[in-house]
Amino acid sequence: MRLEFPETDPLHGGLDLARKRLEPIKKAFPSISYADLYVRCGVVLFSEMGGPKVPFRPGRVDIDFNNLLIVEQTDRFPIPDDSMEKMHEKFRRMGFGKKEMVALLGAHCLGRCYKDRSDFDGPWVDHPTKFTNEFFEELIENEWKASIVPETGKEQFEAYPEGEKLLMLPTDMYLLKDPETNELVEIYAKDQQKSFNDFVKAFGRLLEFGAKTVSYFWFAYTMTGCF
Ligand code: HEM
Repeated sequence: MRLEFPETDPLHGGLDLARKRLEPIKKAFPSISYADLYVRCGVVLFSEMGGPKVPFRPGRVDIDFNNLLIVEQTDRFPIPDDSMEKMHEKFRRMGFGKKEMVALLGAHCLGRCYKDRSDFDGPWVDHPTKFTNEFFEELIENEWKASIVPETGKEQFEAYPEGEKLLMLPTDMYLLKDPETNELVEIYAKDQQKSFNDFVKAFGRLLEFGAKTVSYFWFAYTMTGCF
């Protein structure tokens, strides 16, 4: 996330905007690592947008650029044209089962796809600046029509419940095809609190991948309650 290279994937083209916005904060507080800064801002963003409060623990250490070993990371991130099995496999590789995968994809209630980045164009929900369970509601309530993105030949799914176009990626639609994930979508669509609780558990784990130590700050926080 910190480097322009190897993070050149167009699907993540929007990251650069966020990186640039956070640079003044890093300059003002140089002792916080980039990894902690990005994660902290992510969890603050979700709760400021009405979503659940995801616990944050500091202690992530940035890689030293001078000793950076560039590892080929092809085919590790899920992409919209992955098959259903491949998408499941990529989440499994991160230690996530179907439940965590569905809960995490609920984050597609925020933001949108941008034509100049991912070739897809549009939001998943009507209110994409609020963290809600609307992604699950839209998924089951609408009649999604498959269409092809003309420039790329990629498949996408469209619906116009209130006149404006909403969009689902093929990977989002798979959640309806598998009986286990379909059941979870129905549960989350009816119960926002449950979708938030499961999101917090899965996202909290995601945020701590690769963090090797529980930091001194976390210890101080739990002992004193102030941080
Ligand atoms: C199968 C897994 C996933 C696929 C294939 C996928 C794909 C995508 C794509 C294609 C975009 C549009 C990017 C753009 O045009 O700039 C996007 C945006 C987004 N994704 Fe995902 N995603 C996945 C999982 C997740 C997860 C696990 C989260 C968070 C927990 C997430 C959160 C978001 C958010 C918040 C946006 C909106 C970004 C913005 O408005 O700039 N996605 N995703």
